[in-house]
Amino acid sequence: MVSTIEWRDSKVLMLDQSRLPLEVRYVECTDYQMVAEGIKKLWIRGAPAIGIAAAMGIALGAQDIKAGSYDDFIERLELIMQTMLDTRPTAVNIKWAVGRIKKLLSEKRDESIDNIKKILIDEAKKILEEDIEINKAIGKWGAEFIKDGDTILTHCNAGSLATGGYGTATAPMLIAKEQGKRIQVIADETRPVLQGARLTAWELMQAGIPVTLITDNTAGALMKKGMIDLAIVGTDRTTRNGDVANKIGTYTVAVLCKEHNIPFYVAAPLSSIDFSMSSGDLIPIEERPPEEVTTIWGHRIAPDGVCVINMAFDVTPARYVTAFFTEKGAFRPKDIKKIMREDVDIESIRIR
Ligand SMILES: CSC[C@H]1O[C@H](OP(=O)(O)O)[C@H](O)[C@@H]1O
Repeated sequence: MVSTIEWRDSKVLMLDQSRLPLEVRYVECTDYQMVAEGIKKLWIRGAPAIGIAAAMGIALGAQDIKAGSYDDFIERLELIMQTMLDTRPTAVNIKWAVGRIKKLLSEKRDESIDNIKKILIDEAKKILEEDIEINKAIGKWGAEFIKDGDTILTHCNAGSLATGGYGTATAPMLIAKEQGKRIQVIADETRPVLQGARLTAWELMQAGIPVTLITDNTAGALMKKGMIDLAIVGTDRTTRNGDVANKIGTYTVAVLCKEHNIPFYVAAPLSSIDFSMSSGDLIPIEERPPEEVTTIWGHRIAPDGVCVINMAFDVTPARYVTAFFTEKGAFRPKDIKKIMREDVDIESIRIR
């Protein structure tokens, strides 16, 4: 499996996912503006992955700051942080990464500027390394809900390429396979930019997991035929009441699952849960360029000048979610708000 992103020779190396699966090409980001461009243009995408990219972009930008004092340094660094926050509004992971870095910096007021610059690099690398371990934990908990012989529907790409590695929605699939369970995956192509067709199918084939690609509007018919046993998707931002912002079309899958009594699971690292937000109605939904809908890789497929709605995400209400797979375990939507509380016995709300 290729790496999504890494810090190499004082630069940020990111796989250009917009060209996959036809071309494996890396972009060497030499400044934070290039990292921000990569997030906006979906060279790197996926909630955890863009959180990692933001942390690396902030560390990269920090190296060029010439500041006479800690306060001066922080003031200049905050402009870089805002650039990262302004790239894509829906995934909470960039806000999460910025918050983590700000907390770290608040504890380093007595460090030299040069040391702080090194600390930022180390923290960005740490966020990447931790992400992979978090995903493996999600996989362990989620695999308990997968039986031998199951067919799993997934939407968009919440795989290794959407993270630092291993994926969130794909992690339970990978672990289930390692456990010897004979599973197969049905992957929605996921219009408009086809993360399912281009990325999920590519990843799962490399992982040796049988995968069948379908158009998004095929999922309901397969459910009606009894061909889907469960669905697992990722999340860009889950609010504390259990509402889920995820790739456009996820809400459709969730409603269809409810109609057909098919379990609908959301793989949600804590970095993608916004405990400060009470409801999914408050999540900003990214609108992307109309060309993503009217063209495919530069080939026009719709009349010039046609009106377009291109919402990159939708929000699935908590009532459609069977359970969340997090690194702390599997939980029902009603218990999401409790998982960070120290007065709650986590075992009492975990489901198996
Ligand atoms: C593991 S989060 C992946 C999440 O991000 C995707 O959106 P995008 O490709 O636009 O970044 C999609 O919502 C996935 O579920």
